[in-house]
Order: sequence, then structure tokens, then C-alpha cells
Amino acid sequence: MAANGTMRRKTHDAPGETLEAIAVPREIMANLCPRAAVTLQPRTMSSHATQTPEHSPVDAMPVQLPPNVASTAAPPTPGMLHRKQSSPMMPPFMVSAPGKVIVYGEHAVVHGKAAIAAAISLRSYLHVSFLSKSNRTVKLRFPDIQMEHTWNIDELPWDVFSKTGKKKYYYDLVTSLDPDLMAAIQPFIDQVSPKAPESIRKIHHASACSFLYLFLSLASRKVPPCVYTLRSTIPIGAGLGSSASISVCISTALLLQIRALSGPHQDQPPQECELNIERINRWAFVGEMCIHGNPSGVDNTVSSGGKAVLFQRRDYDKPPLVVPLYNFPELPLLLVNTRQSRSTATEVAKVANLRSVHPAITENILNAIGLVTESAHKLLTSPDFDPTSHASLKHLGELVTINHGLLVSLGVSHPKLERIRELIDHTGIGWTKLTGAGGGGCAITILKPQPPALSNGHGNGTHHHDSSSDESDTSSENDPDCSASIISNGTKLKYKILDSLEVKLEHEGFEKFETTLAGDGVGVLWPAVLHNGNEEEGGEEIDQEKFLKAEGTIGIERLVGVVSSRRKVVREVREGWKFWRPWETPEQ
Ligand SMILES: Nc1ncnc2c1ncn2[C@@H]1O[C@H](COP(=O)(O)OP(=O)(O)OP(=O)(O)O)[C@@H](O)[C@H]1O
Ligand SMILES: C[C@@](O)(CCO)CC(=O)[O-]
Repeated sequence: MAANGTMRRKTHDAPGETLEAIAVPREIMANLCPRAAVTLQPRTMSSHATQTPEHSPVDAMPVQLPPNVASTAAPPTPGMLHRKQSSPMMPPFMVSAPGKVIVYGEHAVVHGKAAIAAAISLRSYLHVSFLSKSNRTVKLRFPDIQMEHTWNIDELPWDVFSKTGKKKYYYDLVTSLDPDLMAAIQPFIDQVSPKAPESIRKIHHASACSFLYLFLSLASRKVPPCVYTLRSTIPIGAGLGSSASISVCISTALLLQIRALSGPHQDQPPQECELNIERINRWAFVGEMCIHGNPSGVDNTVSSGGKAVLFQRRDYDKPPLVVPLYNFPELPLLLVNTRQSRSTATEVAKVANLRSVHPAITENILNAIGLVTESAHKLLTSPDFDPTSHASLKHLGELVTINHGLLVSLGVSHPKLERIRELIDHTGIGWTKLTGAGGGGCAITILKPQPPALSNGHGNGTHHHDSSSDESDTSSENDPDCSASIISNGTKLKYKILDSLEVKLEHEGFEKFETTLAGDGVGVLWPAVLHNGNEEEGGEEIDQEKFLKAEGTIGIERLVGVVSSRRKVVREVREGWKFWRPWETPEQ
């Protein structure tokens, strides 16, 4: 540690590993865990002022610094900006972030009650590759929405974004979009897909705006030319937080590029994981504002940190209460998209209207939904909560059923959602509710550990399910490892039921996904190399074209998915992908 408020860290930009001086931002010092604080003395609280707009960390970035070896990130001192640049081109890297579902409490959350939202295993994947320095462009390739656009880096309005009073740093908290900055990027957004129909242009412009605002806020005009290729397995506009997941990907990629993140790596203390997630989340929220105007922040929070959160907003002038629920079990989840478009605003207005016409009744329904969330929260946070016990799963499942009934009473279901519930209830395979705003969108089903057909002797899974005599519920009551049995018991039969259900659902125009609840948040694959079992030693490099050629959700998951395969007893995270996991104790 140097006396001048800097610390020394290793860099990997030159053979022989040099040591360089970096300033340690106050925010990091304030948040570092005691273990890290042993290395970083309090007097290292140097000011952020060492980072000037003209000296963004991007300037110093054409070095290959894997995030898993980066020390706690900090802006470089002006002196280090002049160091030798050894590698002109970085290898491609990837980031990935999940979508989300609201498990309990939608609509009631609008009226001040708490809700619980959880990450799902459907994810967005962003591939970042670098072009030669002579190519002064930044390119977006977003094939899911058929959008492709290239800007000339030197023409972008860097001056406006770096003006005193306008410049924002990676550690800043931005809670509203600056109208002057929005005005400055508008001509560049207008360049995107000028001939597309208005409805398509709106989608393209929302994504372009989210990217450009973050890019101009976090990078600098000396940024290396890049291509950002994004593909997602999350259906768009279905209430699953696709926009938040892309904002999280963009925010993470840019923060990594400017070296404002440390890790992720296995022995990172929880507080440091939280600090990195928080930094990503702040900027993802900015990206969400570009797409949504006035988002609640729950989607980007869940997408950044993963697992699940309790979310409550009593006073709209204050930040919401967000409590991570690290105990939320990683349950298999059936997700069915009605493909019925809906407007969140319309559904929210319906409830507001009901409330004004039938105030006492509506209030009671909203209170009851609040109690559902409270009951789930109480269970999840009770000291003897056992995520593997069948009784816990049953409790959570019953709350799902109750919650759906209450949402129906509020008038926010839809005949298609009811049809899905009917088809699924008929198999007795789990507990189903609508998720999100309703009026269309998606339904979720928490799957029972064992298909009812296995326990009651029916083999085809198409019998009428009688929940009052649910033998499957009792058959695994004494199972000490119910979570493993969730997938392993009666696996074949269960998948037979799921497959036959899929046929029926598809026949009626619905789209079915098998996902997992409460998984990892944002992940990093640096460099973009994976062991896919069919490659030369050292792994398969994922280049832009390979990524673009992957066919559909299955192709994307096979090539780069963070989880190795579907329907496995244990869904293993693929080697290579790394996550910030504040719920894990670091390896000693
Ligand atoms: N795969 C993607 N590629 C590019 N842009 C995307 C992608 N997914 C989402 N977006 C952007 O996010 C917008 C979708 O946001 P919208 O709020 O309508 O849906 P959602 O985020 O899936 O749903 P919700 O916010 O209700 O959970 C799109 O218009 C587009 O701008
Ligand atoms: C219906 C609602 O509760 C959830 C929409 O996903 C609206 C909101 O919370 O903003």
C-alpha cells in the first residue's frame, strides 16, 4: 500500500506481471468486507476526482485482464494512463443475465404490499468482440428483434456526456434520465431502422437508447471498437423481464470493459459480491429507464443478483425495500406463455378501478395477497426452513394457488390463462398461477416432487387430479432429500406428462418452457471459451458468427448456456461461467 492513497495490484497486461498504482474509491472502501479491509487501509480513501472525464478507465483498457483476477476495481490514476499498451485486441467475452417471474404479490405490490420475485433460468447472452483499432465503430447485433446498427464512435456526442455537471461515473447513483443527454442521443437513435414500421422501430429504438445511454455514460471516445451481439432465450414482452436482463448484460459488459468490477471469482467475500452486483444494478436501472420510463427496479435487481427478493414500495418518493431471499429453493418451474399481448398499465388500471368501485372488498383482496407474500416470506426466512422438505414445497405451492385465485378475483386473469391452468391442473403436476400483470402474458407452475399418476396407479397423467387426496403429497413426506426427488422420482413419467402437456399446450397456441426458479444472477464468461465436448484441447472459442448461428433457445443453450443441459438430475453450471454469489461462503 502506498502512502498516497493508492494501492498496488497486479495487472496481466505485460509479461512478468507489473504492479501498478490505482486509487481506491471511497465507495469501495466503505463497502469492503473486513477481510479485504486488511489489505486496503482506511487512509486509502482517495477521492473519485482522480478520474477525469478525459481519463476514463477505458483509455487504459486494451489489456487482457480477466475479471476473475482483477483486484477490486478502481479508476486509474492519470499516471497509469500512459503505460504501454501491449495487446491491441482483446479476446471476445460474454455476459449473461436471467429473466424473472413474480412468484407472489403482483398488483398488491402497486398498492404498497410486498411481492416476491425470483430469477429464472431463461437468460439473455451478450457477446462482446473487438475490432481492429482502425475501425472506429461500435456495432449492435440484436437478431431477436432483427436489429443491427453501427455508429461511428467519433461522431457520438461524447462532449455532451462529459460536460461538468453531466458526467456520471461508474460509482454514481443515477435515478432519472437527463433530458439533455437524451436529446443528444436522439439523432443517433433516429438513425436506427429508419424504414421499419413504427411498431418495430419503437422496439429497436428502446434497445438502442438503453445501449447508447449506458455506452456514452460509462465509456469514453477512446473506447476500442466493439461489436455487441445479443441473443436471449426470454420471450420478449411477456412479463419475464427481458428488457431488464438486456440492460443488466449491457451494464455488466461496459463496467467490465472499464474495469469497474472485481471478479467474479470463487473466493470473493459476500460483501464484495454485493458491491459488484449493486454497481451493475444501478446502471441496469438506467438502461431499464430508457426502455420503460418509470420502472419499479425489481426486474433489474433480480436479474443482477439472481435468486429471489422481497420487494416493497410503500412510498413512491423513496427507494423500494429490497430484501434478498438467499434461501429461496431452486425449484423446477413450468412456464407457459399465452402469447396474448397485454398492457401492464391497463391491468393495473383495472385494479385501481375495482378499488374505487368496491373499495372494501378490493382492499381485502389486496390485503389477502399481502398475507400470501408474508406467509411465503415467513416460511423462507424461518430459522428451521428446509428447502428440501416436502411440507415446505407444499406450503409454497398452496400459496401459489391461493394467489392465483385472488388475482382472478381482481379481474386480471384471462381466458387463455384459465385454459392453461385448467390443462395443467388436469395433470395434477403442480401449483399454477398467472405471473406479472396478467390479462395475457405467462402462467407459472411450481412442479410437485412426484407426478400424481405415479402414486395413484394412473399411468397416462391425464386423469382428473383430486388435490384433496393427493397421494403424491404424502408419499415423499418422509423423503429426506425431497429436492433431489423433485426431479429424480418418477422422472420418466413426469417427463411423459410434461411432454404430453407440451403437445396440448402447443396445439392451443401456447408456448411452454421448462425453467428453474431462483438461480444465478449475472454471469461472466471471460474469455468466451467453453468446454462443449466437441472441441480441441483448451475449449471452444465462441466467436460472433458461431453465436449468431446457434439455432433457437436450444441452440443457444447448447453453445453458451450457463447450465449444461436440460432435464438433468443436477443442473450443473457449465465450467467457464462465473457468478457473484453473495449467498456462498468463499473458499478458504
Ligand atoms: N432479446 C432482445 N434483444 C433486443 N432487445 C430486447 C430483447 N429483449 C428485450 N428487448 C428490449 O426490451 C423491450 C421489451 O420490454 P418489455 O417491457 O415490453 O418486455 P419485458 O421486459 O419482456 O416484460 P416486463 O417488463 O413486463 O417483464 C423490447 O422492446 C426491446 O427494446
Ligand atoms: C402488475 C405489477 O404488479 C407487476 C407487473 O409485472 C405491476 C408493477 O408492479 O409495476
